[in-house]
Amino acid sequence: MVLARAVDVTRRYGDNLALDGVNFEVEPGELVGLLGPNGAGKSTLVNLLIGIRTPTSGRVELFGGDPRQPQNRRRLGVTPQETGLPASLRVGEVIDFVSAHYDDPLPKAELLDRFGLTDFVRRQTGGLSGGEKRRVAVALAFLGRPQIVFLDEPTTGLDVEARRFLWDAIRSFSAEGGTVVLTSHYLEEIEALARRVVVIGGGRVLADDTVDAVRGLVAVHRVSLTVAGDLPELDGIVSAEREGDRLHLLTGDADRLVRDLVAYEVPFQGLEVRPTSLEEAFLTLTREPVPA
Ligand SMILES: Nc1ncnc2c1ncn2[C@@H]1O[C@H](COP(=O)(O)OP(=O)(O)OP(=O)(O)O)[C@@H](O)[C@H]1O
Repeated sequence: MVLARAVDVTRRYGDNLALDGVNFEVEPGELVGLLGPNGAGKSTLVNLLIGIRTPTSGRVELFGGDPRQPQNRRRLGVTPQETGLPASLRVGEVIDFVSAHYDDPLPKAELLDRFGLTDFVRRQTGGLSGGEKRRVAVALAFLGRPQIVFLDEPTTGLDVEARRFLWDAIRSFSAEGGTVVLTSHYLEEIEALARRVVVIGGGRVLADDTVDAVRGLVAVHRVSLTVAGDLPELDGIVSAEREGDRLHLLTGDADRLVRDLVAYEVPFQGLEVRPTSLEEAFLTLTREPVPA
């Protein structure tokens, strides 16, 4: 059974096409990372699947039905990108309040322990740091013993220790058979947690594969050199950009490109090789290979 599904989904905000023909499925027990740069459409896809927005066209399903229907939301846990906690309530009171919405919530002490929040139970949420609030918000997604959780950038604003603690809690949930969909800008975070990664860019699914396969796709280097004329035809260049006599080449195999430049006796100067940012790497996924 598919727990969450988007079929040919588009979503517009006015003239802005946030999602463009997206197909996506999550099966029970999967831990899927949605990876993409700012504005790619990750949150929009999550918001459609959890029923807080509706598609402009296409279809979304949660537990085989309409995500807006209460009966399809009972086994759903969510941490949206931004959460507001009632500032004057203590952490323990917020947990009690949220627990009251479920038939069989996790015991408070267990939730606090799992998420390392035991020391915060008597603290008013308004006095927590941004990272501490985030940890509480993520923990709340697990309170109703969900079958599937959607975590939109769960570790934004967390320090390294808190991030690792949260990763462990997410892994335990997954190891017990829970299903997780999380969004992130960081391949590192997805690598730490997910086996499957769906790369989203410009509202489209650019890749849906194992973490290893996607790491290969986005492992792109920028090779910059000063050269006056045109280059000979070289393999493996995914994009080329000229700035005066400076040429910037993106390639998946920088070593080979440099060897080829030497072999063809290209009279270059000022050679620089550096890893691209993830943003640049995503751009290359949307482009066809071009001649230099
Ligand atoms: N409520 C809205 N009104 C208008 N445009 C929106 C709205 N929500 C999202 N968008 C636009 O839709 C596109 C996709 O946004 P979305 O928030 O889904 O991306 P994202 O991948 O989650 O980005 P980020 O990583 O920055 O959170 C962006 O161009 C964004 O500006």
